Amino acid sequence: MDPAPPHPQALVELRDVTFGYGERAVLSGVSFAVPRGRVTAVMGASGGGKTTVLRLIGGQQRAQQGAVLFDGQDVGRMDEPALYAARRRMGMLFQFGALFTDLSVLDNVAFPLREQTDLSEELIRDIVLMKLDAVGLRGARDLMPAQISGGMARRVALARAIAHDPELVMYDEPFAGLDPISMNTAARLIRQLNDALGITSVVVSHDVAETFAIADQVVILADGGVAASGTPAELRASSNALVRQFIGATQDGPVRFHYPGPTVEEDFDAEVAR
Ligand SMILES: Nc1ncnc2c1ncn2[C@@H]1O[C@H](COP(=O)(O)OP(=O)(O)OP(=O)(O)O)[C@@H](O)[C@H]1O
Repeated sequence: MDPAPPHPQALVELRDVTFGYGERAVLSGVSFAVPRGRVTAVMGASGGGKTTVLRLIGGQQRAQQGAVLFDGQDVGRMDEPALYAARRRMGMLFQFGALFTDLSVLDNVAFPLREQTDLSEELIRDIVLMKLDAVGLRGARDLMPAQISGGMARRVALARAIAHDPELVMYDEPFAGLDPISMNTAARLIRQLNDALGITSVVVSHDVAETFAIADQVVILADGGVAASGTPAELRASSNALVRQFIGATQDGPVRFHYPGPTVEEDFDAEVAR
């Protein structure tokens, strides 16, 4: 049987994806589509496989079963040149996207362009200033990372992630460690850049308020699968216990708090028996 054609509006599609690190199963039969031009949030309990989803999309890991389609092509089956070509169409902003401390703001954003393109210095400078303008930091171009705040550093990292005009930008915990005002700025910026630049965004986050405020759709991962998905409004109205637990951020509910391992009894009996 021929595989089903790619979802027409999806830039990324996970189809029945199963993945584990060695013995540790992380994702099992995960399917969802990331529509073009939209902000999709991937949420769920810690250790639920959110970052792993980003790695599968970026081809840093390959699905053991199922397919991860990027613009209709299975990332897991790409050879190296195809994978590099696909990655050039993606921007990634990983947790605390570190800046090079010995390079100015301008040189940080210019770095991937100097590494990956043959563009003239003049053109690179114009592109960098445009990207810095988009994140409100054109005036900070000559500052060093030590001279800017954490929130500004995150925006510089964002400018760097969009320097090469990616079609897809993936954010891993973009709000982690930010104060509420910077968090709000970062969230609005993700939305604005998505809409102004016509990109597609995937945001992995724990932060329900900020993420629900900017996402078009939210996918909640739990127990290796998609526990729920929908618009923020649909999820807020959901009577599903897991969704309610997640939105209310209560510890009691279907999502387990403990990283899987031996039971308390097993561990402590073992201690006593020694
Ligand atoms: N390189 C690796 N080798 C082995 N196990 C890993 C590796 N990376 C992640 N894991 C395990 O896979 C599971 C999923 O990890 P992942 O980072 O995708 O979760 P997450 O949902 O992003 O978690 P968090 O919200 O805490 O960042 C975790 O149990 C983690 O310990």
